Amino acid sequence: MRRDYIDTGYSPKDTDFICEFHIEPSAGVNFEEAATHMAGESSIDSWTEIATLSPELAARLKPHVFYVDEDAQTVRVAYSEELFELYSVPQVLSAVAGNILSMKIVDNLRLQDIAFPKSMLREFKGPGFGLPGIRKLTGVQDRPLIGTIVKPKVGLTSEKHAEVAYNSFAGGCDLVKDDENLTDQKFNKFEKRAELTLKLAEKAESETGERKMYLCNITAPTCKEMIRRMNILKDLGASYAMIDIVPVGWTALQTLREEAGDAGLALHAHRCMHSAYTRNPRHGISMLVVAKLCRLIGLDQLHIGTVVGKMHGEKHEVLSLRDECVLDNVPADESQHVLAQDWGGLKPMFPVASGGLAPTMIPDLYTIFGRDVIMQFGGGIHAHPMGTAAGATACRQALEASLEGVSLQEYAKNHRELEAAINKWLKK
Ligand SMILES: O=C(O)[C@H](O)COP(=O)(O)O
Ligand SMILES: [Mg+2]
Repeated sequence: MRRDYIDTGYSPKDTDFICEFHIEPSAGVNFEEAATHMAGESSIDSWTEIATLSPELAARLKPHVFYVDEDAQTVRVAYSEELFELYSVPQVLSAVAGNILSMKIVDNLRLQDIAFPKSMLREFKGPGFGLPGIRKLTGVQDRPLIGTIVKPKVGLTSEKHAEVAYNSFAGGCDLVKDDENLTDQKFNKFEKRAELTLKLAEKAESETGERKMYLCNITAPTCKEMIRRMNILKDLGASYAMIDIVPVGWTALQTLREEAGDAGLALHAHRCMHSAYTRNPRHGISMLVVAKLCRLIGLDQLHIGTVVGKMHGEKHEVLSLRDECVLDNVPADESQHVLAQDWGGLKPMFPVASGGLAPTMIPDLYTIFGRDVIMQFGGGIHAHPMGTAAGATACRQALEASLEGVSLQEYAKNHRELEAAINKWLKK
């Protein structure tokens, strides 16, 4: 073996990057040997002893595997901040989640968490609006926000899309967003959809006296085009842009965050495709790392799972994500592979629960998430037996019932939209 990076006597410095990894060595490979190779490959070293790496350089920049728990298949590595370009999420990931995930020496390897040092936090602005800013923008201070995704996912014309959005707003939605695969298709062009939907959002605002937000998806083939679409939204008076964060990539997100700051737009992060590398609990990158990078870069709200809906994600995992979105100081939680993180004043993100939710799940969602959550219903609104507006109204009624601590059945006695929702989704 080359240099040994196991150093359990090392006390990490405040300036170090700390990463926790799950490691499963391949057959015949010793755990510490796998950890050493992984630590070297993610920082300064190669597969064999290299003559160009002087002892002085190695001493200055070597990684320290300071925590080893072979039974739990866990190691923690401290990396010198000198190894990183501090304002570059892509560079950091190329190191600590790069080649190492492909090495034959491990059968499985997963980056569970990264604790960022203050020097990196200082390089980033974090969310421009964040949770408090979104509350101010929407004028809703004391309850979860209710949103919808226009359905069908794709296929509606721009006119029909705007009409469905209007009915959702009129029925009680605070937010209406595009679906992740709706961008600029022939039947529903971005600019026309944005213009018509924002116009009807304004109409719904004057009719209901509530703020109504349209989250138009700017996901596009190039950063240039996404910035163009962002500027269209700004010129149309929008407050938000929505992005499919994993398909567009980290460089795009850092670029868009800079542009959104100039445009004064809040950013909604849809995490579609994250499971390609987050779902396998033994390999890849955790969703926790994805969420932390989003907060660092400065997205304002992020899909984190629902617990009770259609997407995978156990309650404890989803709540760890929620805490990482909202807390100023996240405590370490060994059982969930969460490292302590002081966010250094970066604003909290608004957590979003979306995917397979019905109005009848609102009491459970409220119990799980509390007030600081955006609850989104696609099918749960547009499949309501009395139509989209009634679906949105049923959501607001179910939320009112939850806030008042009244059962849905009791509340439904005087609220027919909720009654219809119960008949569809609770009674078989
Ligand atoms: O984008 C989303 O979050 C999903 O499309 C939600 O849609 P659903 O509520 O119909 O599952
Ligand atoms: Mg969707």
